Amino acid sequence: MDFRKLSKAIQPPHGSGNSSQPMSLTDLPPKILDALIPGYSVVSKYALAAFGLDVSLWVTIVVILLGSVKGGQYAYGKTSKAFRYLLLSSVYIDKHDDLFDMTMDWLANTQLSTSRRKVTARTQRGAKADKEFEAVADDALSDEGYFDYNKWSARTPPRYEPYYGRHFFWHNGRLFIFHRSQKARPGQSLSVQIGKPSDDDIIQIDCIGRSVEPTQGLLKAVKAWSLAKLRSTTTIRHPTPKDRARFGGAWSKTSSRPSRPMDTVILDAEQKSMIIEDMNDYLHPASPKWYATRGIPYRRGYLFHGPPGTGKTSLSFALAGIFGLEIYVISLQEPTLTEGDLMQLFNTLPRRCIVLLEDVDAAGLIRDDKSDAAKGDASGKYKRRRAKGKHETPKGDVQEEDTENKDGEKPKEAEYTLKDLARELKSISSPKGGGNDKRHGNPNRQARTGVSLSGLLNAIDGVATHEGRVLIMTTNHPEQLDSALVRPGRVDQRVEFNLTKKAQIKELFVRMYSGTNQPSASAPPMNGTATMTTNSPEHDISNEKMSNGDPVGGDSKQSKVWSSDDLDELSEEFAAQIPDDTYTPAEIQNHLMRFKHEPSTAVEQVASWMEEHEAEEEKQRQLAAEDDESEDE
Ligand SMILES: Nc1ncnc2c1ncn2[C@@H]1O[C@H](COP(=O)(O)OP(=O)(O)OP(=O)(O)O)[C@@H](O)[C@H]1O
Repeated sequence: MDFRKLSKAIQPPHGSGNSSQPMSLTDLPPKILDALIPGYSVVSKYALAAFGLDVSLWVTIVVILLGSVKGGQYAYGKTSKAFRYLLLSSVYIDKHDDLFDMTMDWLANTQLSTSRRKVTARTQRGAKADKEFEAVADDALSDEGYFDYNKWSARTPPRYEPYYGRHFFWHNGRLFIFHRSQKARPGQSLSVQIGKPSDDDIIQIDCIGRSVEPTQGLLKAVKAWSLAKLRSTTTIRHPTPKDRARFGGAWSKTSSRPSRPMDTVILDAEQKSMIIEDMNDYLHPASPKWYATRGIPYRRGYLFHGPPGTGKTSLSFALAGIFGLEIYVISLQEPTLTEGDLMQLFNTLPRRCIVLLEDVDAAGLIRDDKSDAAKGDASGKYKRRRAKGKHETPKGDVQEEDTENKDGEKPKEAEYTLKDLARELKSISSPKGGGNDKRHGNPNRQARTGVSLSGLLNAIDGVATHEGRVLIMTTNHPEQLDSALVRPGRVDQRVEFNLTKKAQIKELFVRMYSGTNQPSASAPPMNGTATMTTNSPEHDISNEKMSNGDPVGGDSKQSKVWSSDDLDELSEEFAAQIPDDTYTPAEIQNHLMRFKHEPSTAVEQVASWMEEHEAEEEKQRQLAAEDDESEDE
């Protein structure tokens, strides 16, 4: 609007007798502009006089343009809202739902072509990427012929996902609109938040029509596509760290790894098939009804017990692989875990899954009297393990710590506290498996846990929402567990894991070397491997490289695969040298890993390995004894 012209046009002609009237309405705009932009009238007069530039004309144009844009935006917003309301149906997927990642993955793999203008590039990591880019490993060797991880990851292309905003795609002849955004938080505008991916992301999928059926069909296809990809992997979840938990679920996916084949877990065949049958029966779709009609809570619990490194965790993962279940791992040793958290974790489990409660003995659980009474156990039938007034001896026995000694005197408080503190400090600093009883872990250890036994029992028994889960508790000290924790109903089957016997040693050997090539006649002889005592597989590999002169593991210079007869013979020879019930499968595996491609050398070196092992154990025992002595002093 040209205020100047408008003002002139409306102004009464000169001499009409109204010159003494106060300022008319048409005088207002320049006055307003003057008020808003100090000196406007001076500048506009000067611009008109000096350059012939009519400032008010430009003001008019800008105002009209702004008005049109705003009006257009408003009209677009209203129309698209009405369009969406009348013609589109929408499905929303929250970041914390599995479908979020599935949908992003599906879009990244099937819908996103390079012609898209806005995508998020992500570095691919983890087992999935490793598997996918195994093939380019040969192109990632350093000049010396070693596998160069940097080179390899540089060759791994990023994954492209839809960026925030709208993307259109077709599926089964229908047009879908994918919209990724962030949930608006109070007091924040959406534009402020859009940027890096966050826990508040949400996906909206629109399709034309007033029914969500086509989108449901789409999501079904996405799920089927994802599950087909996941079939050979096991998903592992852990409690969400507390600072992130408020944004979403109590559980976070920590990794997805290739499922462990059951035959890689060396265990008594009968025991193995017993547990597989039992779980299979429990997980059958007809089972919930069977349990319900008999009034039995639909839950199954297992206790895997035995020395560290005998396969308790391995069997749990293999079972998850067989039954296509996800694993939910809870460590009661987590110092910040409270009973409330534990309850929430159990209450948010999916209908079918494996809950792995590791090292239940290490939790230092306290059975409190109040809750015993509440649970009808007021008879004191269950022994307290770490209740006030009791402590464990260094051997792990529970002793009464009377408040009065035999003579009726109060114990010297300072003396007790210092000793107790020393013991506790030792147990905290001592790693799993350390201490006096190396085979069974340190019985003195008392983890800091915010969970009492009754809290754990409440969580395990919980409400009906987590019926259908499989609970696996693992422990190195079954004898130390409170009988309430392992009573039938909470633990339905116990599986014992033992140190290896000849048959297991042979099986471990054959499994390690089946498919391995024999060294070719030209390969240099083995040397220098016997002195290695490290536990690290990386170290093993390099040593082996030195030993056979092949920097990438030896296979390139090898020819024939070891036949099963040869391996049987070697395994027999190997097992004959190792006494029964002395080593864990993990220890045997560790020795075999030092000679990954050299079964005959593994046999040759086993005697010296046992000597080294014995010397190392002796050293540990001496250190532990010295520790005990200094502690007593
Ligand atoms: N019975 C077994 N069969 C095959 N491999 C085994 C067996 N036991 C142990 N291993 C190997 O030893 C390593 C440790 O095993 P795992 O973690 O299952 O032991 P664990 O009994 O759960 O130990 P912990 O009590 O310390 O948790 C793994 O690499 C696994 O492959």
